[in-house]
Amino acid sequence: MHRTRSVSSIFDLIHHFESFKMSNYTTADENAADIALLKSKFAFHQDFPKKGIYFCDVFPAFRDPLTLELLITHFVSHIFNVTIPKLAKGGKIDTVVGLDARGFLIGPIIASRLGAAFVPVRKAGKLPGKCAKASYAKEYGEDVFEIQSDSIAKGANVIVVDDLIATGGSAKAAGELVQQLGAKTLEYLFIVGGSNLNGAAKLDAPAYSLVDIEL
Ligand SMILES: O=P(O)(O)OC[C@H]1O[C@H](OP(=O)(O)OP(=O)(O)O)[C@H](O)[C@@H]1O
Ligand SMILES: Nc1ncnc2[nH]cnc12
Repeated sequence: MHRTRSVSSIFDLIHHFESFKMSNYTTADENAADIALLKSKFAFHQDFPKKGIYFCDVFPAFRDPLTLELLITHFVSHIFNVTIPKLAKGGKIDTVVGLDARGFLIGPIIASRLGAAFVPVRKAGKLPGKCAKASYAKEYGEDVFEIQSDSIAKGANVIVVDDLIATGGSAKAAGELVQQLGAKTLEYLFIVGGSNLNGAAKLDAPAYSLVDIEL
């Protein structure tokens, strides 16, 4: 009984997501309203984690399941309507790379809806096995990222996702790791883009953010 119901709901879901390929999810007005709602859910903290940083906390948006669904739906709609049509006919996204740690909140959900793999980029020392490494500077510190060397096939089409781009140092390092593995980053996607910090200029592919905020 349960099995029948869950299979039919999976088919319904697939049908629902297939429809993204045919039409945009929202009109411009609906889109603006969704983005305003999303923005209203973020919390802002001056001087966290260091003096001079205006910290945008996206976690409150995850407390409301409808806001989370809206956020994921907008990403998936953008990917089906803008990212995938730029590929050669029949092209697809093979892998969604998410950045430690807040990129892990959205990466696996987006990957699941695209039928793609999810691969984490983690801070150094967290991943077992052979890893590629890249050091980087971000808005409030320096760090080293790693990716498992066998996690992405050469030539794979990749998108990189994270909660936020500020200076772009973290996303750039993730792109370097994708390159080291011989794969191609098609696009970088963020919930929040720091509109005053010009992080996207550092990247080797276009950046898309749902909400632009001065940080
Ligand atoms: O554009 P940048 O200046 O590089 O900054 C952006 C990065 O900073 C934050 O991560 P953080 O390293 O604080 O890790 P966390 O997700 O574990 O909190 C954020 O989640 C991005 O990954
Ligand atoms: N201002 C900021 N708010 C939240 N996360 C960040 N990561 C880097 N800069 C940030």
